[in-house]
Amino acid sequence: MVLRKSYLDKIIPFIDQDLIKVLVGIRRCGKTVLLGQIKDVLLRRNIPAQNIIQANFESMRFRNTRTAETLYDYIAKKAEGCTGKIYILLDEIQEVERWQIAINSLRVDFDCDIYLTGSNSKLLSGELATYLSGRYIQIQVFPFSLAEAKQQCIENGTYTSDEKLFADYLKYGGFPQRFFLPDDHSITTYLDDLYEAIIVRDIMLRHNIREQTALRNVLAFLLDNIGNPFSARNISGRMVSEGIKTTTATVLNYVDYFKEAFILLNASRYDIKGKALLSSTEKYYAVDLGLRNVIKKSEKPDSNKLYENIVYLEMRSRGYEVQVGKLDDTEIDFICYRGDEKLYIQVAYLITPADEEREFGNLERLHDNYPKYVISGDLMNLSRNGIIHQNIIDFLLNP
Ligand SMILES: Nc1ncnc2c1ncn2[C@@H]1O[C@H](COP(=O)(O)OP(=O)(O)OP(=O)(O)O)[C@@H](O)[C@H]1O
Repeated sequence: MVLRKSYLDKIIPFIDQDLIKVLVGIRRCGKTVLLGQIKDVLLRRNIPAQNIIQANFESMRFRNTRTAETLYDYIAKKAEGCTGKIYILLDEIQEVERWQIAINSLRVDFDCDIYLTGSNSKLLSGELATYLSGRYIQIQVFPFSLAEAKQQCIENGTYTSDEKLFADYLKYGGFPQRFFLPDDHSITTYLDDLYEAIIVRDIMLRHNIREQTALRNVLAFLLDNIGNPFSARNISGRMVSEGIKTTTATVLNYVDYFKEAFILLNASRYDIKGKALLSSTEKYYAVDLGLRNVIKKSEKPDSNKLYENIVYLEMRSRGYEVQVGKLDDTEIDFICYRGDEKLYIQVAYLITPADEEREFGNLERLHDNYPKYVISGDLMNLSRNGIIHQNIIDFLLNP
């Protein structure tokens, strides 16, 4: 089992602080296992096991605990007889109606520290979220990074080389469970089933969508076009010309649903000279390349885009906020922010002499002292003028 150290490092400083810890992320990315790892940290601190109260609302065991009142009563009963602080760990909290009210009451009535997981990005928005506003920290969890995938493969005895690991990760992505499946066919079936579960349970049922052709086509289109500028109008026009009924407004709604279920992640574009966000021209990336590869339709080779997507994901899992930079009529692939840190990244599959000027030249036009990287599949080091050139595998495996 991979210890999700980078996430634990973010959570541990908040243990015993009066802030609810909320882990969000796509289904099956490992939130429950991470919650178990938090529990282990608590146990190592000699917290009595009976003071740790856990529930997973996806389980039938809790089918009668799906409202604010029943949740509150369940925890209150478990807390009877505990001395000292109680630790409440609740999985898939979105399954409980008006859970925000119960959580807020528990916070007020008990000496407690609360950890929640959910696979919906709107978990903490909407009217009921005001009960908790300012009282939580949210940590987004992603499928395994390449470094975590390597750890798992070493543990499983399947690791042979970084190059093979990377090729496999480009194809099948980082959902933890897939590293335990025996062959390509089982991995593809697993990812297909996961896709169906997200489309049907997290999107169609939640948003009461009956007609799924347009929904599936919009997602496939966006995943075929990761990292390209997005236009809902173009997509709806295209669908209509293919005989699929939809409208621009519907496409925009669907994109929101994909973001809500964490299949798609977005990067806003930032005008570096004008110092303004260009929020109407976002780009989209897939949360996992394995999932993307089973959904996409196009067979076009797209290594450039896959590399861009992987670097985007890596930076997001390292906790950076990521934007796409616009510099006059050229583009800086990513501007990444984390606290006071800022860095710029250009990504390329392979840098031909013709590309070199563009990849490095764009960064050379930025006259500030923040670190600047060009990341590509090349083995030769082309670093110049303070711009660091790094091989993509080295970059991903050496955080
Ligand atoms: N850190 C890890 N090391 C090894 N395997 C893991 C790890 N995290 C998750 N897994 C594997 O992936 C599977 C899915 O993980 P988990 O149930 O934690 O995901 P989840 O995000 O809670 O899913 P859901 O949202 O569907 O409840 C687990 O059953 C386990 O097999």
